[in-house]
Amino acid sequence: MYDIKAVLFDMDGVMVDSNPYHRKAWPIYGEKIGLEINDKLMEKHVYGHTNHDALENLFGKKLDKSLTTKLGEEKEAIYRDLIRPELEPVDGLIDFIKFLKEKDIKMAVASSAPRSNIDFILDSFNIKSAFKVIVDGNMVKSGKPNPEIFLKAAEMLGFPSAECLVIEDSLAGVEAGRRAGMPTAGITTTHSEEELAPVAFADKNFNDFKELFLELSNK
Ligand SMILES: O=P(O)(O)OC[C@H]1O[C@@H](O)[C@H](O)[C@@H](O)[C@@H]1O
Repeated sequence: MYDIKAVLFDMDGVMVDSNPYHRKAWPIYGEKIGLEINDKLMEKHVYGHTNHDALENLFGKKLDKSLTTKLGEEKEAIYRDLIRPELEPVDGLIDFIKFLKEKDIKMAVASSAPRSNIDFILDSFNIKSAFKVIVDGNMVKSGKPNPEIFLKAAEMLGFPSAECLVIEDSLAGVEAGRRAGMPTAGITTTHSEEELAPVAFADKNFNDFKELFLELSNK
C-alpha cells in the first residue's frame, strides 16, 4: 500500500495520547482568562489546531501572535503538569521509530503544538535525534487543516508529497495531510475509525504503531 521515503509524525494524539490532558487543561486555563471552554468548542477549535488559531476562535476575534504565544505557553504549562506523572508513548512508537531508522526512512515532526511541548515529549521519550526536521505550530502562517505544515516538513526533508506518509489522529490533521497530497494514516487515539473514515485519504486507520508496523513490514 505505501511506497514511502519519509514519515511525517503529528505529535499530540500520535506519539502520545495527550488529548485527554489537553481536554482537562483548556477549561482550567479558560477559567483563569474568563472563557468557558467545553468539549464541543474543543472539538471544533482545539484538537490539531495551533494555539493561535484556537485562541482567536475561542475569543471570537483577531489576536496578536505575541499574545497568543504567551497565553498558549501558560496553558501548556498546566497541560505538562497534568500529563507528566503519567507520560508514556503510544504503544509501539519506539520500536516503530527504530524500524524506520533501520530502513533509512527519514522522519519529521509536524505538530501544531509550540516547540516547548515538542521538546518536552521528544526529550522525555529520548527520541529527538531520530528526527531530521521539526516543524512546530509557530513556524507556519496557516495551521491545520491547511496543508502548509506538512508541505514545509516535506520540503525541509527534500521529498515530494507522494513519498511522505503522514500519521495523524485529529480531523484537522488528517484533512491537512490529504490536502498536502500525502498518503495519510489515521491513529485512533482521539477519534474512532468511524469518525476518521470520512476524512481519511482512502487509506487505513490503525489503533497503534504495532498495527502500522505490520502494514509497512508486509510490503
Ligand atoms: O498538531 P498536534 O501535535 O496534534 O498538536 C495540537 C495540540 O497543540 C497543543 O499545543 C494545543 O494546546 C492542543 O490543544 C492541540 O490539540
